[in-house]
Amino acid sequence: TYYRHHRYVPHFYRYREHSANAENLLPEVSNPEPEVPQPGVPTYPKIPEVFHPAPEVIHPIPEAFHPVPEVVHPAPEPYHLPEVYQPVPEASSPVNTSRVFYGIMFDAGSTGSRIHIYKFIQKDPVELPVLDNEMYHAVKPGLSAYKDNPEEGGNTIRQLLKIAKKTVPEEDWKRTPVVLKATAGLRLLPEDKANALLKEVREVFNESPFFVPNNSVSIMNGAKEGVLAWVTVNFLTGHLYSNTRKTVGILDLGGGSTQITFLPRSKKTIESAPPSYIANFNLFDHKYQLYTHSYLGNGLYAARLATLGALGADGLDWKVFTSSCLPKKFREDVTFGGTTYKVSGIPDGYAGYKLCYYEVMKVIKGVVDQPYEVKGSSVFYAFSYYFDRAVESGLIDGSRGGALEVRDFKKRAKEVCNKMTKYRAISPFLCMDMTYITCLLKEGFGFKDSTVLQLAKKVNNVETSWALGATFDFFRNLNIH
Ligand SMILES: O=c1ccn([C@@H]2O[C@H](COP(=O)(O)OP(=O)(O)O)[C@@H](O)[C@H]2O)c(=O)[nH]1
Repeated sequence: TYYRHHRYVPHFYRYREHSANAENLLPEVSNPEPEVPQPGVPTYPKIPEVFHPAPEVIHPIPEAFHPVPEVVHPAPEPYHLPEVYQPVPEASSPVNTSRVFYGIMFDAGSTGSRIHIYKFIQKDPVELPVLDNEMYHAVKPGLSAYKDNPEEGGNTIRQLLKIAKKTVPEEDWKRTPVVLKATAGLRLLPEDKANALLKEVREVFNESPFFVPNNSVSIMNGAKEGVLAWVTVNFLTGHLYSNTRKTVGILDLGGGSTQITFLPRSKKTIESAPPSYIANFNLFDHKYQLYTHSYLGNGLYAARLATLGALGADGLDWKVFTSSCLPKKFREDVTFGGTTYKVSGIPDGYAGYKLCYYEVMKVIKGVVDQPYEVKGSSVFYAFSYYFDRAVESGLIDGSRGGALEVRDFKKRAKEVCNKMTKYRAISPFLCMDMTYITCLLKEGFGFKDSTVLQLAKKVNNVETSWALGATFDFFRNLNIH
């Protein structure tokens, strides 16, 4: 349990054409349903559509090669920012006329629920708001674990809201929107169970002192999840204001689903992709067309169960699911999405990388699309369980992140699987997880051994998650379609 205060970086410049709004500190919220204002709905400084293209100095990828160490509260000394970034004055400074506003975004994931409290500063009416910092806190397990006891699930959200009350000053509660989006965990549940959990969360929100917009509690679709994580990472790495149109792709490996999203350079990628894998949206005066897909059931925890042949095999409490990816003498109950399964290694059989690779292949081959362009030279940021497993297996340092080649995952997977006893103390699933990641990257998406991935949990001290993109989408409808 830990709180993190992430101090962040600045840099929206307001377009002069917007100066007609100069007196209007709190223009109307643009999303959801901007045309029908809700009674009692607070208004916010707009995150304007148009940003000056960033000067060349931002580019390329400031974060990628100079990772900022993860710092736990209190906030770190400000690190040296590229020249173009303006430091934001402290909100409490006596000379400061800044207006501060907040956005609260809940990520109800399959393996945990998380709160992101973003603080924005509207320095003065003619400049754009700046993202000042993020407060992040996570609890386990996720909402779906409470499928038979929604009230208790609602309690986990109530606990997280207490942090919001401590973080957001009381005078701002009423105009601070609170939004929850659920991902794979709830997508995988029967509809009635998922709805009961959402209903419970709505009640918790309604009894809170925050602003509850229409439709503030929902299950997000997979395409949005991918696009919004792409927006977050490209925003934080400075690629959204650069006029080079150079961007980075993202690889997100959750517990229940996995997302790949990138901006194709070649028309062939768009033409050869399944039509539903292409998403359009508008941001900061640009129209973007992305390749994105969320594979439900291919998140790390769902894939473990699928590899074992257990996913969806409900109510089989007598059956033991076995795999050559697990240590031979391992036997345990595992719970995912509120269902418990008995799993074990193969006591008198074989275990190891090769057999394991064949097993996990079944979960990937014929399921995962290989985009035309992925063998090219785009930069991909990989986070969530890609990051966690890279740290756990000793490939990268947890506070710094770093660059890895796909072949590094493969090499470490072989090592872990062929010396299971050595790695068992870290996690009996490490062989299965590392092999799955290797197989997903190579056989699934079709990355080359030499493809370089940037592993990051945070960029510029803000979590790499769809949550920041979703907050932008709330304040200014990105019209993702
Ligand atoms: O702001 C965030 C959100 C998520 N995560 C990590 O990302 C993974 C997300 O898994 P989740 O349960 O959300 O999966 P999903 O339900 O989306 O498949 C877990 O390792 C989380 O610890 C994180 O590090 N920061």
